[in-house]
Amino acid sequence: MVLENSYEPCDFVLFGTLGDLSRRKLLPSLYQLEKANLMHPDTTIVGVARQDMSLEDYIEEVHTNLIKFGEKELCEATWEKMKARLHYACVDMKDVDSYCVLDDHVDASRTMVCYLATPPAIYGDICRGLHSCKIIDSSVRVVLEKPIGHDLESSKVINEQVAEYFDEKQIYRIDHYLGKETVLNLVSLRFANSIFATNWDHNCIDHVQISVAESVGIEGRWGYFDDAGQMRDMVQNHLLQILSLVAMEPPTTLDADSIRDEKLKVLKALRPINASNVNQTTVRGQYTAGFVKGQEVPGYLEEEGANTQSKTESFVAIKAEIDNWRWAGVPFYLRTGKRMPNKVSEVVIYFKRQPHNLFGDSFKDLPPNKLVIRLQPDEGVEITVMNKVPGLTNSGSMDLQKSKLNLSFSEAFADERIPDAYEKLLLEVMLGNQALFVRRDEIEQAWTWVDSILAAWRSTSEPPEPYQAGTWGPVDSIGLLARENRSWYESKTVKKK
Ligand SMILES: NC(=O)C1=CN([C@@H]2O[C@H](COP(=O)(O)OP(=O)(O)OC[C@H]3O[C@@H](n4cnc5c(N)ncnc54)[C@H](OP(=O)(O)O)[C@@H]3O)[C@@H](O)[C@H]2O)C=CC1
Ligand SMILES: O=C1O[C@H](COP(=O)(O)O)[C@@H](O)[C@H](O)[C@H]1O
Repeated sequence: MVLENSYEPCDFVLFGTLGDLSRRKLLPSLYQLEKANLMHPDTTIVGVARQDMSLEDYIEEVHTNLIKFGEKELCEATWEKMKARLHYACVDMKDVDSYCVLDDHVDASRTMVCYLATPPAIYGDICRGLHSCKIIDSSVRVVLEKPIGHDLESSKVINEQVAEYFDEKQIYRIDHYLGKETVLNLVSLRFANSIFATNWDHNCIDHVQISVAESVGIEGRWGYFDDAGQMRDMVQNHLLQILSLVAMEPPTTLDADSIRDEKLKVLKALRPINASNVNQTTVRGQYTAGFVKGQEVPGYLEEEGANTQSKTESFVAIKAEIDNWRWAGVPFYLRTGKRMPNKVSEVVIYFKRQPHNLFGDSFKDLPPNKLVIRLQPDEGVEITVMNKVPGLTNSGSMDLQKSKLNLSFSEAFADERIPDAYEKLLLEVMLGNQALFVRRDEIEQAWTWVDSILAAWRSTSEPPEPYQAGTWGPVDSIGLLARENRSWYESKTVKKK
């Protein structure tokens, strides 16, 4: 992506620095950026939490967590550099008076990045607190974690609270899928290769499948997840972002607004799903007890803290349609679920069949070409093609075989480490590039589409369809494609070397 701003030092202020996200993802990502010499030498990291703690104790806490969640053995030189950047400030984020302490840790003449790794319910309090201590000016950036709201209305409330103090140009809304190398590669694959640029529409493509399967369950997060469900947790953000990148028109440039304008147009063109078509276009499921990778796992209703009446979905499949010129008549099938057999995320583009079969009776059913974009794991790109089997025959016919052109990132880029999505996103925030962050209108448009489906589900009293943990979801999700003579792509996950 093109960098809009330059490499300059900043004060990186991490609100919620003792929380789960900070410990597991953000601090280890800052460490990796340090290790790669991508942190500006004068940048500082200011941890903020409500616990009264000395700087020494905070340093110890960060060190422990880096070992626990990052590298088992820290590089001493890297750690020494990172340690020297650390500050700690004790702030009760609901108390506007407690923010003044930040004055001792940040330099008003420099860029300040405020990363809100806290519950979204206190984003408004934090913005008010920063305002009250007169820290906010046009050089301050604010990073918001998901979920931004529970529906369109609540997302507008949060966005309004933040917009009272920050201009949209200062707001960085995280969707960590946009930081994944392979999701970024969708842009290069589409727009740096003429074979895909010219064949990417209803003339050549039959349908598209986007699957994000998870083998984990809800990981002790019943309180959050049961309120959200897979639709809000994964579809509203990650799957719709992937869909937008696959379906968008070429942006004029790679700057943030050119890309976001094009993604927004796709979201706006999504055909509404409501009570009149929800049964034909969606399937929702909830896992029951089963086995995942040989391990016995409980059903959703037996998870810790579960409410046994819950109708929350842990699986969603949707036939989405994009009502524009490029995609007329091309369904986009989306599928995501917890407790599926493997963690695997893929985009599969099914091209149209040949208009005429030259190869006679033995190849009555000439299969269509497929482009498989493996987002994770075993990141890569694969194209299935029909190929002549080498050799002579006395029948005059040609033997064909389905073959694969396979680009595996781990083989092609064996010397490159694939960075975690958060490393990329933290770097981009510090560089001041918004291209990989979600604009307010995108989030609100995504909620509009998702809210309509959720409302349609609520209007039926039916519970989600059960599926056994360790399977690919409810039987009806197979039916969603089978009734159109299609089937889900069968992932063959390859173990990473
Ligand atoms: N954890 C994850 O993997 C992911 C998290 N997110 C999002 O990231 C954000 C943070 O999540 P997570 O780290 O899991 O949550 P945690 O509850 O683990 O951490 C939140 C942090 O905010 C602090 N906090 C809450 N209220 C206040 C307050 N009034 N004053 C000072 N500190 C306060 C908590 O402090 P204390 O410890 O004192 O309570 C805690 O350190 C959420 O928006 C979440 O949805 C998004 C994707 C993944
Ligand atoms: O945002 C979320 O994403 C994770 C899946 O992310 P991944 O990078 O591991 O694919 C999901 O498990 C979680 O429920 C959700 O909140």
